[in-house]
Amino acid sequence: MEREKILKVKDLELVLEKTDILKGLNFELQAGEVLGIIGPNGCGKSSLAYTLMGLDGYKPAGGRVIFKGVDITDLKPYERAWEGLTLAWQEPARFEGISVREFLALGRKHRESEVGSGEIRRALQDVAINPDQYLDRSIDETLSGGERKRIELASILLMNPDAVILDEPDSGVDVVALNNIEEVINNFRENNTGVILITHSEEMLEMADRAALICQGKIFMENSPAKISSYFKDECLPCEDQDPAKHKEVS
Ligand SMILES: Nc1ncnc2c1ncn2[C@@H]1O[C@H](COP(=O)(O)OP(=O)(O)OP(=O)(O)O)[C@@H](O)[C@H]1O
Repeated sequence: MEREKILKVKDLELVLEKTDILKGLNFELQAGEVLGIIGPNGCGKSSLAYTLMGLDGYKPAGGRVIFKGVDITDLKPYERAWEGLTLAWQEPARFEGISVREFLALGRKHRESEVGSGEIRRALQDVAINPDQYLDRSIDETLSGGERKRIELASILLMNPDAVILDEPDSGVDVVALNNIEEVINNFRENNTGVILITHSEEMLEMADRAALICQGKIFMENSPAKISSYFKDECLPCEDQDPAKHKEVS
């Protein structure tokens, strides 16, 4: 049975500082599906994430974003979050003076007293964060980037969104934590959350169900993660001319 399409991106165009960044980009995402997006530095991956979330300065010059059948192209980021679309930033935020407990309570729409509950402890354990050691720590520079990233992932797990964009979830995270990211991705899949997994890493791409390669602001090719990985490594990384029109597709 075909799963529900939750996101449709149609002919998306973005211009920043008079430069075309996204040039008519198309893809779809189904509920519970993990779509890996890979591409060389500067090809527009983070810009795509920000445009999908509707961040300031990333209003598309053309195209539409349809989420759960609703046109969200003109919605504000918080309105998209209410609809169930969330972004995990490449650089995890600091919240001076806010404890992990308070931060998770915000996302969970729960009272702080409930943050010690089993579900919340489990979400922290899924990202290899010991609740007893971390719940009362502040989300500031005393936590490493990797720890902040894991706590952010736990908070998104608890929000139970319909779709999440993970922008390079492995950046700043040590090798051990890759297993935890895989566990988080599997949890999203089990909860029927669609995942857009933006990455540079072939190892991370393998966690996806399907993969897409961005070249010069367009989806150049969609295929299995294994095929996209090998094309990326063999053809894309060594390529000096990044004009997608000059490349041939693999079958
Ligand atoms: N605010 C901006 N104004 C002008 N150009 C920008 C802006 N933000 C990004 N760009 C340019 O847009 C292009 C795409 O950047 P983006 O960060 O989306 O790429 P990326 O694929 O995520 O790169 P990386 O893999 O290095 O993270 C780059 O050439 C970048 O220099």
